[in-house]
Amino acid sequence: MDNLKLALSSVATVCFLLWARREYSERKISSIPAVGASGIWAYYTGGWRYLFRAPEMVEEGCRKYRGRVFRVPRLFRWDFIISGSTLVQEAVTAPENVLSLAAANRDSLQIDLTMGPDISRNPFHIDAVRTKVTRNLSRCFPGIRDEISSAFDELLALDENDGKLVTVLPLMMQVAARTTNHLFVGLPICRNQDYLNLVVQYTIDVALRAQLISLLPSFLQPILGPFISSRNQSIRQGIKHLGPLIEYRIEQEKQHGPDWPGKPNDYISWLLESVDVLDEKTVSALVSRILATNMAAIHTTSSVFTYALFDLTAYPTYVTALRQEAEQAVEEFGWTKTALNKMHKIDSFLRESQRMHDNGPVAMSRQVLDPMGFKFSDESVIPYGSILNIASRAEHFSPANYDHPDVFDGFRFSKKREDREHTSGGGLFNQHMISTGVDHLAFGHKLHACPGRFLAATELKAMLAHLVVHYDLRAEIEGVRPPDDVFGIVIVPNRRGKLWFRKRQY
Ligand code: HEM
Repeated sequence: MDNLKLALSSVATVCFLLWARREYSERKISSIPAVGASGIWAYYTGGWRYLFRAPEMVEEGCRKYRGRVFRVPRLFRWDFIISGSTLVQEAVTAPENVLSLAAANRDSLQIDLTMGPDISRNPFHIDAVRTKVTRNLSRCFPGIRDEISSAFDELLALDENDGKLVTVLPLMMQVAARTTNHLFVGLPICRNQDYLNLVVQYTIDVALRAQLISLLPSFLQPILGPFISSRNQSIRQGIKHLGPLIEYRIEQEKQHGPDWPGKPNDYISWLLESVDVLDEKTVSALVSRILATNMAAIHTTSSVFTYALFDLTAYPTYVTALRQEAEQAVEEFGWTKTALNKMHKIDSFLRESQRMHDNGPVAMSRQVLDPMGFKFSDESVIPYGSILNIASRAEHFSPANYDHPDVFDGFRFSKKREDREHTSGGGLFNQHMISTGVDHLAFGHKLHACPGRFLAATELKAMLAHLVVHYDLRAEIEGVRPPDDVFGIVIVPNRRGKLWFRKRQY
């Protein structure tokens, strides 16, 4: 009987302590308004609702609390969301040791288990993208252009006159994977179907398996996580394709020094130049970085391009102007990076499509690492350890940022650039596809702005110019844009959406 009493009082004490802790943390955030939940079971009822109705709940929060912080329930915690240029600017300029992108990714993608702890501990692959990839774009452009041209040619496999109805997203995934890997690992591997399947599937494996691991209690994650993660298998497959090539490069470097004669100009070489820890100069470490960079590059680029083609076929009147612009630039400069720089309308069309279509209503997650929490200028404090998101869509559709924000205006940004050129004789540099701002967050902004955006913009512009010059496109059903696919907070272009492709007839 005494034992039973002891057990009951222990349980009661634990419950009380948990309740007190919850009350204490709830009190600290009570001044921050909550959306879609109230009462003692708020986490659970609201959390389930958020799983299925996240876009509506974020929209409701942005409507009611624009320019402020609000919170949304997840199953076991609150997440915080901000909108409005002042708070966005404060978040994107906060240092990494205060608001951390790496920690947020470690949490949401279970990076240590799914991709390996070194990816966030020593991100030299990001430096290689930021510096070497960007600097080499002009020099490597002929390869990018060839790959785009042959990828469309082979994958569409069109007769001279007949059209074909094609599912767009999987096609664009292949084109983006081939083009990006032409730069990363070169021919012939960038056309090897088994390798392409690996780099496309890697992102899906990491994201899905991270979700499964997150469902486990935290003490079980390091024990069972390695069995759920497919990391070792992916690395093994990557080594099968890239191992001999990377070994050869490392050997050449050992024998002849870092600038050995005939050294290829590709991402493998740039990674070897950027690696600063000797332990990481190994085949498996480099394969892991190549997979991680593919993960950042392929699904993003193919989604943006699929959205853009759905826009082009929904508003076909843009085709003539885009075609003329591309032909004129190519006639003058050939298929070069210089020609792409002249394609302001194509640049603007893609930027507008990015403004209106995204991968969800929030982006740019950060975890608060300052033990004191993160304090905004309006005095709201987000507690240590919590996750902060930016309501990027609210900024893209805010009348404070754009005239008629709900209207697709493909030349919105090129018109501004041209107006400026006419009036002041100088260009307007914040309206380019690669320009980021608190009003345009498709590539993030400030500290962690996407370092791959220069490559992405080069590929996307070259792909769009190539398609309008060489193909006729039309919607499957005239005037109907395939609706987006929504998975909780994540939105992707319709995976079954089809378009008609035909070789250009006149
Ligand atoms: C249209 C295609 C792309 C889009 C829309 C996109 C978008 C983004 C966004 C929104 C971020 C996060 C910014 C933040 O949280 O503050 C990001 C980060 C990143 N992106 Fe991209 N990206 C694209 C293509 C690429 C490509 C092609 C590469 C690589 C070659 C790349 C590499 C990265 C890396 C390494 C980061 C992390 C940066 C950091 O941790 O500081 N991205 N990207």
